[in-house]
Amino acid sequence: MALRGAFRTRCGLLSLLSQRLPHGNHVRGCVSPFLSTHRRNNSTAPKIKVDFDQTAGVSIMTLQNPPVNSLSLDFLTEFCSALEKLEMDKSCRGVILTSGQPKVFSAGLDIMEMYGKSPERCGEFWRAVQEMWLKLYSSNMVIIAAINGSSPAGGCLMSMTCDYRIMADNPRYSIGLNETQLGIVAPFWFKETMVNTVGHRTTEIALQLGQLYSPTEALDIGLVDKLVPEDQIITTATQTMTKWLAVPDHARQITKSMMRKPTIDKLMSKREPDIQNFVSFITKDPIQKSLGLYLAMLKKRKS
Ligand SMILES: CCCCCCCCC/C=C/C(=O)SCCNC(=O)CCNC(=O)[C@H](O)C(C)(C)COP(=O)(O)OP(=O)(O)OC[C@H]1O[C@@H](n2cnc3c(N)ncnc32)[C@H](O)[C@@H]1OP(=O)(O)O
Repeated sequence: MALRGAFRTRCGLLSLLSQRLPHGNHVRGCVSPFLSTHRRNNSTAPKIKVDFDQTAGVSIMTLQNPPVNSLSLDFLTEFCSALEKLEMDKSCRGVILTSGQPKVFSAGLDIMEMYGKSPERCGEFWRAVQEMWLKLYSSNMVIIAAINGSSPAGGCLMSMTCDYRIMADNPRYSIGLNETQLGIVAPFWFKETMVNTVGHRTTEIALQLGQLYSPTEALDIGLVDKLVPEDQIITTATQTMTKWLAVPDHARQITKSMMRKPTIDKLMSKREPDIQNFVSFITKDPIQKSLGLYLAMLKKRKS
């Protein structure tokens, strides 16, 4: 069904998966040419910048949620809305994801969204995390991650949903699913995204240890596909995109869907239990304590 959908429309798989966004957002109309979107949320500065090159059919989405592009509920809502608009715009065939913050691609899920929050709020947050993953992982567009900084946990997940990952060759940066180091557990769809990227055994080691990899190590295990000097990351991403867009869309989209559909279907069929599981896990006292200690460690490390 998804495969036929991909033939019918560039948004085939997405529409198959699309659900209501948090706060009642729905699919909207197509974006205008030469889009430069600066969406506002709760009167704060825009968290996503979208620059659309209509000639190339490629948008650059720049994450700009200072200081570390953590994935808060507001950020996720804005991100999903921006991505959905691009998905609906037939003239946009590719997206390059990058960070506008120095040294960090994304610090992953905003820990403050999981610490000391009500079960209702935690549930709303987790639904938004699921939505981001579903939209990225099932996108019919080519998505390339230009990872210009560290990318732990949810930042790594976001990168792994992309079709190709280019990372800045800076040994101070790291990437990986480090959840166990926070005393929390990467859920099955994080795990399966990593298995689909680097294989079962590497994932088993990486997840148990909560391993963060340097760019060179990440290249070695196939967690990223290419390393380049940081100042060449966007040029390289753009050149890579040209190569990917030379393949007929329908053939590439059906192939992508074949590879990813089992994992996507699994989350789709378990969304509500997955939310309940997250809420009951994250609100437990020992887990809250672990998160509190981790937050304190982050602050102490700074001083
Ligand atoms: C069974 C299964 C059921 C389900 C079980 C549950 C599953 C949950 C899955 C969770 C997935 C995740 O993504 S959990 C998130 C994991 N993320 C991390 O571990 C990243 C932690 N952060 C870092 O390592 C670093 O900050 C890093 C990103 C490298 C940048 O280092 P820098 O030196 O540049 O910056 P710092 O000085 O450390 O950080 C700047 C400020 O940002 C804050 N900050 C940093 N990361 C933050 C974050 N993720 N959320 C909030 N705030 C963060 C710091 O505390 C500082 O706050 P101030 O001091 O106030 O300025």
